Amino acid sequence: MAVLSALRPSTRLLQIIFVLIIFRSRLITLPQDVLERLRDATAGKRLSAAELTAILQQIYVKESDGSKTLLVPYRNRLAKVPIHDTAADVLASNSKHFPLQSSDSKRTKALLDPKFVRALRALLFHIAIPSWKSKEALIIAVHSFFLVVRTILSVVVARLDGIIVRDLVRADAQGFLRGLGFWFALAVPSTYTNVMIKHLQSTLALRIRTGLTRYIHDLYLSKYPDLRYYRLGLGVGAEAKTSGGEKDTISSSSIIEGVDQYITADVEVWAEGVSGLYGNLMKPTLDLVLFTSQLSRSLGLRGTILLFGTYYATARILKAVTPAFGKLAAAEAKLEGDYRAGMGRLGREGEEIAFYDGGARERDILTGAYMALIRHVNFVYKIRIAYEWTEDYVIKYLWSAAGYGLIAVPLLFTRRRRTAPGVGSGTSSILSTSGSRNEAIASRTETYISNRRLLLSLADAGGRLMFAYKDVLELAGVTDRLYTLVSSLYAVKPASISSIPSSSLASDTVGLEHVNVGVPGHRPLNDEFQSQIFADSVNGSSSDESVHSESQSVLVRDLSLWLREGSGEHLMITGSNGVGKTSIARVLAGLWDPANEEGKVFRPQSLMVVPQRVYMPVGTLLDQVIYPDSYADFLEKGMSIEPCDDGSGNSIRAILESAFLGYLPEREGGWSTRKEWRDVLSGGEKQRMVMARVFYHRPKFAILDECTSAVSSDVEGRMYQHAKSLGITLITISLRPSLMKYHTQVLNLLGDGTGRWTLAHIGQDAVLTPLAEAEGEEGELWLGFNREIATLERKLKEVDGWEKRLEELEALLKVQDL
Ligand SMILES: Nc1ncnc2c1ncn2[C@@H]1O[C@H](COP(=O)(O)OP(=O)(O)OP(=O)(O)O)[C@@H](O)[C@H]1O
Repeated sequence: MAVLSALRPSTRLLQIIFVLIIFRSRLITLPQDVLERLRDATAGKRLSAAELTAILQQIYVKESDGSKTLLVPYRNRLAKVPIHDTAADVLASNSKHFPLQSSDSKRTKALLDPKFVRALRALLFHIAIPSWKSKEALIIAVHSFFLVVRTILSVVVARLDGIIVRDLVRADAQGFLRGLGFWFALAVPSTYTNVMIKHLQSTLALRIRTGLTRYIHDLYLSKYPDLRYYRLGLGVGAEAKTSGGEKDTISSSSIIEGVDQYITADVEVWAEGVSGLYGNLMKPTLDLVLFTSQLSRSLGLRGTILLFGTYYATARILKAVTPAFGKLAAAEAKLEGDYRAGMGRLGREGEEIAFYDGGARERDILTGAYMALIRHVNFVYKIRIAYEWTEDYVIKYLWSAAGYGLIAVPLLFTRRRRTAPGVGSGTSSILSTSGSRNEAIASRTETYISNRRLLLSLADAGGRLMFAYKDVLELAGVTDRLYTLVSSLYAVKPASISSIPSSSLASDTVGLEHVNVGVPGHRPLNDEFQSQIFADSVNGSSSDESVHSESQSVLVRDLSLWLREGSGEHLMITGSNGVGKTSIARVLAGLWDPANEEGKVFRPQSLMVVPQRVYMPVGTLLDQVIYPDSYADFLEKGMSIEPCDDGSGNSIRAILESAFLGYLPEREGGWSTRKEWRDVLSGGEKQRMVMARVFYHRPKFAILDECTSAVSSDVEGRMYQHAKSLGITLITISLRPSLMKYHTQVLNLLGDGTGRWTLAHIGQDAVLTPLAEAEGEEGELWLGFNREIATLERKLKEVDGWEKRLEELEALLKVQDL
């Protein structure tokens, strides 16, 4: 009764909550047209098809404070999403929380593994929930409030349950009906609380996912000189120190393969896991504490000790049978990534595979990747049987048996105490005895029902806590993967930039000074190589030697060259396949560092590299020309798509015509057509398109890497002339002698394994490399075009002598005829 009276003051509150919930559901079921009008008023007008196309083209608008507002078409309306990039100083200051952790094959299943705790703390408190004032923190606070409310309501429900059954045993109809009324009233906040807990958990997961995804995007898709999305795959952070200060023998960046799996699937799994974990840990813990304290009141000391004994036994048994869920989850994520990457490759290279009719072979490869995944998942299912069987046995049966024992303690004690006073009285006392016996039975029933419900809830809480334990272990695996990704991204070193050495050189100069060009870092060549490195790290031995022998393969040695803007000099780099021509472009563009400490690279601000393999971005026809500019950048540059009436101004149409692609907009259905351009355009058209890109950006320097190999010679020549007329200094990588005439210097890579090269002005003798001079092998260096030029010049010099000899012979013949 005391509980019931304690419930009364809260009935007003319950009524208010009830009314609010009903009112809320009415709002949701408002007629559709009213809702549409409401939405029109709050979310703006519906978009026409033309407006929608324009928005898809525009993508975002630049704000005056440097931030961007993303334009997102949503249910035929325009939603504006402000985008603030993660501040550079936040990215920089967080780096200290993400030191590289050397991978540890002996990672245990221990819950409080300090590495896991450190990684979780770093990801959670420096990225996912950046401050206690953030929205995420607010959601957690409201979520916690509902969790506490739910636990309190469970206790109240347990008590009410007991009271209802007690009134039934007493045959107290009025009390029973009142209890039932409370039961229904309590159901409203209880169910609402449950729904809110789920909703807040999903909202938190989504926010954490968004926060983490955007942070990783900002870090990963970094501009020059960081270029982490590229340099991560090179193992450039190989020498980064671990938190302990020792050299990281396995470069974690070399292990990162399939980054897409990390950023898409792993981030989602982690966000769901973390947000669920809080509720899944806090709720049962709260339940355990509250229910235990409630129970211990009626159980007494002995009962409470028995209760804790049960908890201890459960923890010991389950710990003994728990497999290393974390490691298993991480392995599963990797296998998922492999399979996914295989599918992605098939989508990308479909045409090439079809030409080879390689479907069957690809099926074998993909089936192999899939079966590896399935075998692993099956293995996990199998080892789960023992764990789940034990868990079920312990939680359902051991705890229930312990529960019966615990309930018996107060009941048996109460019985003995309460039956004693009634013995040996008269009739009245017999009546009062039977009355008090009824009362005692009712009271015992109440205690039994309440305790039984509390114990059931306790078993449930225990079960959920065990599930949460398993979740923590699985989360540990994904946390490890994400931490590895973020710490590896932080470990990637930016490209080394040298400042221009002397005032006599303009800042717009491309230069290399004593640079050795070689493949940087080391990459896992195959599984054997990788496992060797892994084994070395576990044994504590250093795998530096294998790393070095790999990076010591220098392609070009001691290379020095300078090209000044506006000097009229253009350089052609030539040499046979695989000698390192593109590698020089990689060094000039800052993708690779020089392979030697002394090597210096001078990279101008305005440098554009057009790679050998054509890249066509997602987007409209216009996007193909202006890439990597966005539409907003294009507008900012004050350019137009069509030329002005008087023909003046810089138009995209004119640019396409200079690349001999003026017919494309009409053929493809306009500038805002979106297609898979990689497939739609022919090989030569794609190459002309990238030349149009160069004409649009007008860089001071352009490195053109075999990017016109599929274009006919006459068109190629005219495009080269046009590029030169725009004032672009060209560095061309090509094997086509016909391109020589557009250049003033030739760098010839000898490709004889020594890294030697020659640099010559066209029409002059080759400049010998210092290395060649030192070795005195001048005669052998007359190679390639320079050798041919020299031979022809020598032969030309002999022409006078031949003509003289011819005259002599003719004179002799005349004499003989006479
Ligand atoms: N990322 C990389 N990892 C490992 N080796 C690489 C990498 N990139 C290039 N190489 C190697 O470096 C060497 C030079 O490559 P590069 O692309 O510079 O050749 P190239 O002279 O441009 O050849 P081609 O005329 O065929 O384009 C090649 O042997 C190649 O295998």
